[in-house]
Amino acid sequence: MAQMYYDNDADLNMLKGKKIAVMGYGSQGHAQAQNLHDSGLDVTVGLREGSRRWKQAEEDGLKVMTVAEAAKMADVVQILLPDEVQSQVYYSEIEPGLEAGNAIVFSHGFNIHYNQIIPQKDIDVYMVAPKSPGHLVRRTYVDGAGVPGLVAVYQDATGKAMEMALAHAKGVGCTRAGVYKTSFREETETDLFGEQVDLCGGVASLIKTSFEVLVEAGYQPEMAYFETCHELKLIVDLIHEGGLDKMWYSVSNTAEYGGMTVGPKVINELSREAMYEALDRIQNGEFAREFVLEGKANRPVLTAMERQDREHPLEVIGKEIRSKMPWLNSELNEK
Ligand SMILES: NC(=O)C1=CN([C@@H]2O[C@H](COP(=O)(O)OP(=O)(O)OC[C@H]3O[C@@H](n4cnc5c(N)ncnc54)[C@H](O)[C@@H]3O)[C@@H](O)[C@H]2O)C=CC1
Ligand SMILES: CC(=O)[C@](C)(O)C(=O)O
Ligand SMILES: [Mg+2]
Ligand SMILES: [Mg+2]
Repeated sequence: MAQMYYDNDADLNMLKGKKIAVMGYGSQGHAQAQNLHDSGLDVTVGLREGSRRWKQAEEDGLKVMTVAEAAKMADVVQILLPDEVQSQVYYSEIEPGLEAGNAIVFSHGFNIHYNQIIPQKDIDVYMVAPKSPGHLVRRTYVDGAGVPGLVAVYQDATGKAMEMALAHAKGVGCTRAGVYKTSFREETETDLFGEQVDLCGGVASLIKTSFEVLVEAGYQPEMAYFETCHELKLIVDLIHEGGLDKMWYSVSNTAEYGGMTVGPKVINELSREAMYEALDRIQNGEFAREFVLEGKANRPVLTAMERQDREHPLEVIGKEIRSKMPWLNSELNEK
């Protein structure tokens, strides 16, 4: 079993007395900044002048400055900006404010691993990567729990980078659930792989395709939505709690037999080949180059795909059905 670290392995005093700047107040930024603050640490949020999130961060009880001002005054600078803008903001607004002995912190290794940010040698560079969407990083912390995470050290100028990373992971709440020591390369490549072929990309395609098959076969869109999308959370919750074993145990024998025999025909050898190809593009840098260029062109393909997804019949019928379930937190949180 890999080396795991928990609350008792981390000392928050490593960060007490240090000024922490969290750049960005989006999915991860709003969660980690508030968690670090609630853990008793000195946190300032760095944003663009006029950002829609500036007022929200202040209402959440946090100090807010521009990115450049926060970088200049901070000892620890956590960069929770979109991956595709981190390099440009780092060199124009963050690096000028850094001093020897400072630390820069990431929650995904993309910009370090693919050489988009090449840090000066006299600072620490470490990672605290929650294995969870940002909004649940906050919700679980407030509930007294935590989400598991990864820690990694890329550069250890002070000799204390790992202890700082563990203290940071504790401040965010991850050591409540356990953190695993990895490398920037391993986190980057596995995280990109997981979000592309499984957690986000694979699941979204599975849901949309199965929905389309049912609707094209003449079934009502509402029926298709409930069967292929809405119920998925309940099934995944069982897997989350007790593995595939608990899910198979809880569903009917009919579902268990049908699922075990047909599943491998849907996610099949062609799917495996596609997964290997995705991993190959991640490892050889092709995906990174494509995404960096997409960001430099101001995300034209991503914008179009987001629009097409919003217009998909699954999303149209789903929005209508979910509107009748006020207990669902279906509002999009601003980024
Ligand atoms: N979303 C998630 O659940 C996870 C994200 N991560 C990593 O966390 C980092 C942040 O990602 P998210 O929180 O998803 O980003 P996000 O897109 O949700 O939030 C980005 C924040 O940066 C601000 N921002 C954008 N451009 C800016 C600029 N030029 N100057 C100043 N502020 C700017 C936005 O206003 C927003 O507050 C990324 O490295 C990502 O890979 C890691 C694990 C999970
Ligand atoms: C939530 C998470 O871990 C992801 C899918 O890797 C991400 O949002 O980048
Ligand atoms: Mg991830
Ligand atoms: Mg990711």
